[in-house]
Amino acid sequence: MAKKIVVIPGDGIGKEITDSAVEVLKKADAKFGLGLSYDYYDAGGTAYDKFGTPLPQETIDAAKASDGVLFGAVGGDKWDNVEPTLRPEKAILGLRKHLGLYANLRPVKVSDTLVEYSPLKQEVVKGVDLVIVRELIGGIYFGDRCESEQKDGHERAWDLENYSVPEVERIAKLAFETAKLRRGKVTSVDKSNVLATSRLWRRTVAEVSKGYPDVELDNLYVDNCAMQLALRPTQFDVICTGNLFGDILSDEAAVLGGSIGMMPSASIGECTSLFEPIHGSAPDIAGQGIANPIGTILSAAMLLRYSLHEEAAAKAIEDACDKALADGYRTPDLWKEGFKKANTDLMTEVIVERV
Ligand SMILES: NC(=O)c1ccc[n+]([C@@H]2O[C@H](COP(=O)([O-])OP(=O)(O)OC[C@H]3O[C@@H](n4cnc5c(N)ncnc54)[C@H](O)[C@@H]3O)[C@@H](O)[C@H]2O)c1
Ligand SMILES: CC(C)[C@H](C(=O)O)[C@@H](O)C(=O)O
Ligand SMILES: [Mg+2]
Repeated sequence: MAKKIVVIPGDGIGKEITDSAVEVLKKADAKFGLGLSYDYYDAGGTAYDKFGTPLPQETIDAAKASDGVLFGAVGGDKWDNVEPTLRPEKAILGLRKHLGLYANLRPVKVSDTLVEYSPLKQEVVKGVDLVIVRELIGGIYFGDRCESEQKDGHERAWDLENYSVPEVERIAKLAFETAKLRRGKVTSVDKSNVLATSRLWRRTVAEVSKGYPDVELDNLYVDNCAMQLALRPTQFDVICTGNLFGDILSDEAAVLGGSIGMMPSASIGECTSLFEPIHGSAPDIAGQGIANPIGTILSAAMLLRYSLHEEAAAKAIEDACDKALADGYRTPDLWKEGFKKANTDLMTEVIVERV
């Protein structure tokens, strides 16, 4: 029976990068006999323009019924003045919530080929291999908020951060399980010197850690963690943190590998999982055919590994990306003198050839 992949390109560079990843999946399918089928659905600003909503019900239903979702990116200046509940970003937030995707795994691995692209010193980034386990459907992203109210003669707005013990327990367990399969260290990141939610977070993670005596637990405040990521990133194995801190720290960590265009992610939870690069719709380069497709291609590899248990095909795709880079191909975000210039199509082609 065909394995149904729902592809949601979204906005901006979303179509360019998902087209590229599907090309690579098709090659892996031809080689490994995966039996994949692809159904395309709208979300984001594109869906808002067509249907008046960024997340049509049929997109949610199809995602739920699929074997895995490949998501591009949503958003763009065009929709900046849309009513807040209808913003394109609501599409990805809604999908995460509807699918119960409580955990977002964001691996950051700096291959030797790319060490020199980091703006940091080579000795700082060499060997970086960490994964951020970000809580994805709680915290300040999903708390009550007020866009505007009058108080004491002034306009104000507010967003409420909240976490419950079960919400922290399930993400902490996943972080410890992930660390068990890696180098056995979890760094829990919070702001417990200030925030009540962070104190509950730290207490709960410490309780969960008792079930994992072989995994080391370290706690860091988020401001220090941001600095340590730039100072000594090789100290990290698994970083476990809340929704907002995870969002910010993962864009920072992306710099270690030279470009955010390289970074994949897997969002997992109660039913179907969703796979997307960590970057956005990159309106500044959209439509030019120059986006780095590797973050999305590596997300597709994660889909094969986690949702379809096709390890050999996933590994072949990851190796093909490494090989294309080792052979000197670079999209503009990574290009410098002496390397082969590749646009999105050429990068896709050389990766497809190497699968
Ligand atoms: N999951 C998502 O759909 C998602 C994630 C992040 C941001 N967004 C949305 O995307 C829009 C743009 O946000 P932003 O500009 O802050 O962040 P962004 O990640 O889209 O872009 C930041 C910078 O990185 C570059 N970049 C990103 N992806 C790249 C790639 N694949 N190849 C080469 N360069 C790449 C961009 O050109 C830009 O200079 C906003 O509407 C934002 O809300 C969506
Ligand atoms: C688009 C936005 C809602 C999203 C987030 O903040 O989670 C993005 O920045 C990400 O990292 O996936
Ligand atoms: Mg982000």
